[in-house]
Amino acid sequence: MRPFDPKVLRTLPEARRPLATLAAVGVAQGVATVATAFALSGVVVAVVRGADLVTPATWLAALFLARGLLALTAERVAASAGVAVSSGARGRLLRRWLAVPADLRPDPARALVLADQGAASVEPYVARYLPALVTAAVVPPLAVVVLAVVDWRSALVVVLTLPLLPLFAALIGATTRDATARRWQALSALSGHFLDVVRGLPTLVAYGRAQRQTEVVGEVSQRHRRATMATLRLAFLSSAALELLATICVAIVAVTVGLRLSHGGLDLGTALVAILLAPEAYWPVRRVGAEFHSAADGAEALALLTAQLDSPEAPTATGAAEPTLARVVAEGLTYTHPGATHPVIDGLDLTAGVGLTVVTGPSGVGKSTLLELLAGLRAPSHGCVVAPRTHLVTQRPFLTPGSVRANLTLGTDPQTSTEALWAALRRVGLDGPVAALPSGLDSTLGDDGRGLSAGQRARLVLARALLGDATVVLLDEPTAHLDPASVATVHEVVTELAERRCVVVVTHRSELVALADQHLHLRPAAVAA
Ligand SMILES: Nc1ncnc2c1ncn2[C@@H]1O[C@H](COP(=O)(O)OP(=O)(O)OP(=O)(O)O)[C@@H](O)[C@H]1O
Repeated sequence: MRPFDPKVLRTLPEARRPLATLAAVGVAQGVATVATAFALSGVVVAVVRGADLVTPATWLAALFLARGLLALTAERVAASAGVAVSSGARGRLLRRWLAVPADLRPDPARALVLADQGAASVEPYVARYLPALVTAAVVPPLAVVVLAVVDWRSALVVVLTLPLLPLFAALIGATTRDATARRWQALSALSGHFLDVVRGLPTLVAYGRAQRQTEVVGEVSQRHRRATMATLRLAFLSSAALELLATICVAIVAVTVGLRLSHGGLDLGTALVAILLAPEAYWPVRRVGAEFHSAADGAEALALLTAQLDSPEAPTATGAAEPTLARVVAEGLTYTHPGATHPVIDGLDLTAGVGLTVVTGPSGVGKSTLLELLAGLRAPSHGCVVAPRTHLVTQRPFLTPGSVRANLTLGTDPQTSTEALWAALRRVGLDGPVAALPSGLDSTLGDDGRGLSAGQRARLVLARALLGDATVVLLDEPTAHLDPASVATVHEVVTELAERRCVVVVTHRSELVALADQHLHLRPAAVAA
């Protein structure tokens, strides 16, 4: 990541206006800083010479007040910009991932790190580092120009020594960048591992392997801690190095000015202005170095976010049909999973209209993949799919932590009437279990539908499909966890749905195959209807 990448303004449009404001405030701060040096030297000279103190003291007080107000404005603008930018980046990332096929999304662990810590760590980058960068671009040049007018010898010392600071900062920054990249890798590994362990916890406990995982999570956490501490150590050391360098540079100016003052080569007012202005040329650069370290995570995250948001759109071969058309067409559909050598689906032709189409085939043949292709979640490698907006119910249906009502209306009108919700629940035989919950429709379900059995979850998402208005409904093994009575109910619901909509169901049930208008049997690597 460069000190400032203009791509940031394209990726994070929320940053444009605050940065323009901060640039304007930065210029005003620069002018006020230079003016303060003159006012302060005026006060000192007045005191030494016993001259009128009121005018320079009034100027000094007014300038301090102005600088305080400007600093307050800068802080407020930067803080609100930080929040706006990080939440904007998070929203844009999520929208982007929802818009692209599943193949182009990062794996869940990486996505979680990026959308959570990644977007949050952009905040210090925008709120602290970028304002420091703006000040560094304005104040030092202004201070040097004024110094050149007032005392060209001091200006010469500053011009010769000032480039040392960015040079050192860049050298240290290169090392920090590598350390930060290592830290992000450690964080992604930790998140991924943690996610896998939590998902597999019931199995691990059942096999008595949970203790070993505690050790593994401990090891990965220690790796992350070491990488974080290394970055922090580097940040503290580099801040100290820059501080020392800047102090030496200011001391050089002060000593030369002092010598010339004692030899009478310089008057007191000019000497004071030179001594007061010299640090102003160095400190903004020093602050950029320090802030860069605290914002290094944000810079790294920003590079990753920009890569995600800037990646080209999928060369999708999925066309959108008229939204009310209950028909899905696949022509020459071929799909190879990323990293796989052979296509899982090869040259499939399918036309499904209003009615029931069942898809059967041995496990692992590509039935779920086919539904994901029809739903537009995956982009075909060859061939095309033309479908309107579809409603896909996967084998692991998505349930949010929230009320039964919220889960039923997910993706449809949240104002759907209570009567309609109960009717849908009754249709899938779930009205009794939901009525038995403490608050009925408003009872809260835990993460992933906790509080309901696997079969009840499957029926809940079927009720959601009934309530939805998608004309094409894709169901992946809707009866996988059900008892015979519930299977019969679900089969009735599916056939009823198929009277008005295009329903494509992956199933192993011969009863449902017997009810189908069309039957597609998939065979490994080759497809035959
Ligand atoms: N993300 C993935 N990356 C690589 N290969 C995958 C991926 N997802 C699935 N596969 C492979 O693609 C093949 C088809 O998987 P799919 O889930 O579509 O099969 P299926 O017919 O629905 O199986 P089942 O009846 O067991 O649910 C399998 O061999 C599987 O290993």
